Amino acid sequence: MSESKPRTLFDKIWDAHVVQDLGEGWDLLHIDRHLLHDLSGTAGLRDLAERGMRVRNPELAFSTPDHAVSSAPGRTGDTFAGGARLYHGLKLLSERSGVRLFDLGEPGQGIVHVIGPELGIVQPGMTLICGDSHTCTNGALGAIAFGVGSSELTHALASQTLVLRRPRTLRVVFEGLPGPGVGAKDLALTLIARLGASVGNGFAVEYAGDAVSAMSVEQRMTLCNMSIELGARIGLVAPDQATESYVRGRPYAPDGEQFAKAASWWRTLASDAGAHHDREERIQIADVAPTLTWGISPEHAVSVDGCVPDPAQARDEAQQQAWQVAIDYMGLQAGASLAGTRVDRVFIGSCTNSRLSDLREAASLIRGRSVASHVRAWVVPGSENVKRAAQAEGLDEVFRSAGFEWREPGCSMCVAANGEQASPGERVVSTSNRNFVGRQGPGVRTHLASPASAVAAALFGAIADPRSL
Ligand SMILES: CC(C)[C@H](C(=O)O)[C@@H](O)C(=O)O
Ligand code: SF4
Repeated sequence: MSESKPRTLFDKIWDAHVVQDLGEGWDLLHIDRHLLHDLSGTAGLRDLAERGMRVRNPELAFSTPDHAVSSAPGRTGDTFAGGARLYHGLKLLSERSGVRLFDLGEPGQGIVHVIGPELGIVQPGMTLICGDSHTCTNGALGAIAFGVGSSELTHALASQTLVLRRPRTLRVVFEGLPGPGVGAKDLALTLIARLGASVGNGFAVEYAGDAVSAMSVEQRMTLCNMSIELGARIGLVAPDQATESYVRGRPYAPDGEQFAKAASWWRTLASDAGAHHDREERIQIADVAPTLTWGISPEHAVSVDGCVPDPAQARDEAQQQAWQVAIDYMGLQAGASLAGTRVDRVFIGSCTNSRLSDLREAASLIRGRSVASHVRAWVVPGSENVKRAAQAEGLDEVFRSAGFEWREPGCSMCVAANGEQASPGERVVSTSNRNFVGRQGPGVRTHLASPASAVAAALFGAIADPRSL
């Protein structure tokens, strides 16, 4: 028997899911799991029902309200009136289709990309979709997970398959280890700043290198979450011992012999030595500092001790204009140092940074200090389980006594689809992933940051180096 060609992690998972080769780079792919949320999920289920079709494999789909529900303490599905129809629609349609819904107040509810890994719904080697661009978060488990548009969503619900063009592969190797106070969010922002927000277009990104191996699975989620901000629909990390330990014992994970069987397959998934990636980028990270965005794209990121760029130093006219527009929108001065910029609000939450490890890290930096008096700071846990675990450790008390508001799980201020937004002109330091114009409300200025940098901003009342806490 001849030796088989070395394959990448991505290729191995993809090949294992091809139902039919459709030619010219197109495949019919089996989809293992489907997650549904109150915006796109409700729409997809409704679309299917209106066409008189059924969810083909309801036991492989899971739904939860996250985007359009209030995060106010004591909330119900009706607290945010604008989302009530979506909430009730998701409940009703899930029930009618036999799809398990994780309802408000129930363990399992939360931001859809937080609950997939948390419940063991996503596992290494799987394909998973959701009508949401940050589905790439789940790739941290060593899965092919990606966001789909509405017609793909309906197609997958009806057939458990999708017609897809195989993307090219990009391997990003982080070289070296990050310094103290530098986390996965800082690495993700640095990567996007160095390579640009569109370098990943058409690629599935595999993250590798010592820094990635050393990361916890939750940190890998933060990294994979930002793949779409690099332009890539898919980001993934090879499953390893840490992944196995993470998955073991979760509600939807296999157990006993089934687990052992699954894990022995997972161990074969890492890219083979000599496997070909269409592109490779090596990123030196030893000198990376805590990093925040200054502008209106995730690629507008700079280290906390850096400055707002000067458009006069842009590489070309397009960049010069883009920088000027960003500086004007953000109400900043070219060349000014980022640290010391006064902030109005702080948001710790979103599918990027709202898991237990994020909240633990944030709480550990408070050490009895208080939120600056002019700042309104929120902590929105990523899921009901995260909330309960954090409360059991007393983290909610640490936040509350420092002056943070402790809220109910959901997307909240990340996209303001539930009406939770800042006021025009306000400056927010946010642990989310998008700083687009108007993302957190009309005229609102967003600085993306790690949980540590968000705490620093809350306590100092201005952008500050979390290493000085
Ligand atoms: C609303 C949803 C479809 C959207 C997405 O696809 O990402 C949202 O989650 C976001 O982060 O902008
Ligand atoms: S937390 Fe933000 S980025 Fe994540 S799914 Fe919700 S709206 Fe999208």
